[in-house]
Amino acid sequence: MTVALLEAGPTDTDKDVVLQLNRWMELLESGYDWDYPIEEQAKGNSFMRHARAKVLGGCSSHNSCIAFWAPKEDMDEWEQLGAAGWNAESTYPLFQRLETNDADGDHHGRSGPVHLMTIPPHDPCGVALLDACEQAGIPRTEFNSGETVVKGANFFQINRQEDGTRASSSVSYLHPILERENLTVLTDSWVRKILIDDEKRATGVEIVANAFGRGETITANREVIVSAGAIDSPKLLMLSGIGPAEHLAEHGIEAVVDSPGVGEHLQDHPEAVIAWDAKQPMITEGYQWWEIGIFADTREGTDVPSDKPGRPDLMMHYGSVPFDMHTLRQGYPTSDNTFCLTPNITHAKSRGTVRLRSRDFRDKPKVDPRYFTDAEGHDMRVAVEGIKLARQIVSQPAMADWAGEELFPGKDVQTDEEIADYVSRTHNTVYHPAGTVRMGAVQDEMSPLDPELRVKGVTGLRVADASVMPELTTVNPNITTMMIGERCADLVKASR
Ligand SMILES: Cc1cc2nc3c(=O)[nH]c(=O)nc-3n(C[C@H](O)[C@H](O)[C@H](O)COP(=O)(O)OP(=O)(O)OC[C@H]3O[C@@H](n4cnc5c(N)ncnc54)[C@H](O)[C@@H]3O)c2cc1C
Repeated sequence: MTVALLEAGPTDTDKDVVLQLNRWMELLESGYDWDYPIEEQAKGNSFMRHARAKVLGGCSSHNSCIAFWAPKEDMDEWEQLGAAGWNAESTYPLFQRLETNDADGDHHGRSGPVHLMTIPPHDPCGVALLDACEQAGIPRTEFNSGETVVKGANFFQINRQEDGTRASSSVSYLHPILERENLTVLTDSWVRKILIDDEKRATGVEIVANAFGRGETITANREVIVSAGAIDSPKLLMLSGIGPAEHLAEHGIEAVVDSPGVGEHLQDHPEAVIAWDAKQPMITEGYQWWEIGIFADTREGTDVPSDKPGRPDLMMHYGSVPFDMHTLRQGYPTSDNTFCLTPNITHAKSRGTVRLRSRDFRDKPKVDPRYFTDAEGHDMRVAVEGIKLARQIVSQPAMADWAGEELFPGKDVQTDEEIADYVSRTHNTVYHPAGTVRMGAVQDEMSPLDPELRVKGVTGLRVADASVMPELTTVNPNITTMMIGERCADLVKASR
């Protein structure tokens, strides 16, 4: 079998800013970022942008490499939602297969391509924060132990090699095999259309790989696999005639397959931010600056029912660097020596869309996450509780030597309404869009893919990336996305 891998961006092999994990924040809104604006939000922050990497390895080449196995409950839920065969029992061996992990535990992989390491407790403010979590009733806990953490905190595991190189999908899977004779990697090759013949079989793609915009055809003998991510995969399918027929018609595109679920179900982890001036100097050397996670369930002790049993509804990242990208313009004070907590909603109920702006492949699609629009108000309730819990943690004695003035939202923002107003104007995203080309039961017309990742209504075409998730994972999704890649490889091999 021969494989051609097409990537719109450049190679990562010679780029220190991409390869060195602790430089990841330099890549936001850089030339390596597709940098998608979002549509005007009724209840959220319309200034927000969705970073999406345009470089070999995709977002795994510019993310912060926080590495989580998905909770077993998430995987079992995928199967319940119609993705037969994607339960925990069948997917956990794939998580094991993909990793070489430095943590204890028989379940961990020791010889997989992706290196996972545990961040040591090197940051004194972070250590004080974990002590404060304990004082607030949130114990230090082990991540990726095989047990889902509903209430607990610690330094993260990250996918990083010992020398500081990110263990991206490119570094882990591609770099070791670039010389293989049956692999051709074509970078700077932007796919503008999937070619589908009269028998509805995907026969290849049209790419633009030059400055003068002339297209070329790459033919696929066996199949085409789309891994353009949760924003660009639905876009490419729609440009190729696979999507909601009415929407395609608006742009003069003839529907090859009327698939109403393409570009639907956009899910994300929206995150709020709360920051303090630090009383002591913060670290100047970091692994990736966002090194601690805190999980909690805001329904604990209440009668609010959970539809995600066994999983937390709130997660926070701790950042040891200034994070004022949405607060400064709103007039909040800032500081160069600061730390923050970013409560995110692990199972946000708001659902958005990805739609074409035009039939021109160069136009950025319309990304409308519809943040905080769920009818129950679940998403904002969790965000508000998150800000309150962050305050409770940082007010513990263990943080007394670190926590100075609260910079934002600040002491004047106290009631739930005031916090909600602040969150809606200043929230960001953890950059985890997913679900826009979801897999599901064969008869479910809102799931464009069957459980073998095949696009329904066409032969020879699969999708394998975060867009296929029936439901976004509780945790950061990159390792789960790699697991989807592992599974896809098995499915392709089995279909030979
Ligand atoms: C800033 C940031 C930080 C993050 N931090 C973390 C983290 O710490 N931990 C974690 O678990 N997750 C993190 N994530 C999320 C994680 O990186 C993504 O969920 C994951 O990379 C998604 O992979 P994907 O294959 O779906 O798509 P992507 O990673 O987006 O890859 C898509 C690739 O396809 C290419 N492409 C798109 N369209 C075309 C086209 N038409 N032709 C050719 N090529 C095309 C793109 O250039 C890109 O290389 C972060 C994401 C971002 C943006």
